[in-house]
Amino acid sequence: MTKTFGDVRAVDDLTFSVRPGIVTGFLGPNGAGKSTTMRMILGLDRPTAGVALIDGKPYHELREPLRTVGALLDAKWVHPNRSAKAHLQWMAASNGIPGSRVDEVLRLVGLTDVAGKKAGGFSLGMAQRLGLAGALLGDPKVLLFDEPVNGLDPEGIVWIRKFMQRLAAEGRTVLVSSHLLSEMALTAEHLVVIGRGRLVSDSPVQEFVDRSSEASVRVRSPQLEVLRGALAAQGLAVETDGVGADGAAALIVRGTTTDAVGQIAGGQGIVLHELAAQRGSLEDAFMKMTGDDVQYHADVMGGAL
Ligand SMILES: Nc1ncnc2c1ncn2[C@@H]1O[C@H](COP(=O)(O)OP(=O)(O)OP(=O)(O)O)[C@@H](O)[C@H]1O
Repeated sequence: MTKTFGDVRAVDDLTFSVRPGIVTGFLGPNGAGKSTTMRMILGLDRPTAGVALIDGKPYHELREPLRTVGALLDAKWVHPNRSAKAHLQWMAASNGIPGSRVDEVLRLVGLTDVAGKKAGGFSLGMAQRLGLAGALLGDPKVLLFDEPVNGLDPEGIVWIRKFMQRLAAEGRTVLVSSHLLSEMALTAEHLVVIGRGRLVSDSPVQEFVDRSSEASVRVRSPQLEVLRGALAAQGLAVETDGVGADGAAALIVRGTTTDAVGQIAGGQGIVLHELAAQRGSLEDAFMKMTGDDVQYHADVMGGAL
């Protein structure tokens, strides 16, 4: 799909598919086009070019959309004076879903005790749960969540993460967007990464990290300079790392394995005090892959302040 707003190419020739049974993370910096993509999948925005299919059909051709696809785009989308239960009853009634399902979804998301309370007074975490309940009303096979953990406390984040994984384990198709890389690494099995509306990567989480973050080895030795010379003699790139807890410096050796470093040290009779494989984080990988994205750098700065 492609979507332009005036001069802005919010989504640019983006193609990917989302499989059932796993959580697929939809990752990209702020403004990358995640929400626009999700809105197009749900028929809320019309693509400038291309099409999104759910189970082989565009959204508007689904006979009972809520029974096929559930979505949580904006948790605050409730009437503030309506109770949680009334809100869901209204949704159910307008979609031909039996009222009995309302109590079921309230129980699923743990809101039974506050079902009669006004949704306007809900905390963000409770509002998210109510949004999830709405998405689950039609017991759909496909679920879309846009930044569901934004603003939640750690407990709420863990709860949402587990909930999504459970939905996927039930065989559903779960697509969840986020700009939080660390969170996606814990939640998703597969990652679709976009930057400036374009596809950057479409692969299992681990593969994404492996491919884009360089492996290195951290090694400490009381004979650090001898070791440095032995490694350099083998053509390895060696850097000095910061001073460790015991006051000793360490070496970082790039593009090699602990086996190779151990072998070289052993061959020269060099004593080692530490030999550890290091792998870049998902954060590093993402920075690298969307490195040209100015909007992303702005986001990182914002997050750090
Ligand atoms: N209705 C609109 N009119 C004009 N520009 C828009 C509109 N909706 C989105 N955009 C622009 O399209 C780009 C993609 O926005 P989108 O909200 O899809 O990104 P996102 O990845 O979901 O980011 P965020 O996490 O910040 O919401 C942005 O440059 C945004 O300003």
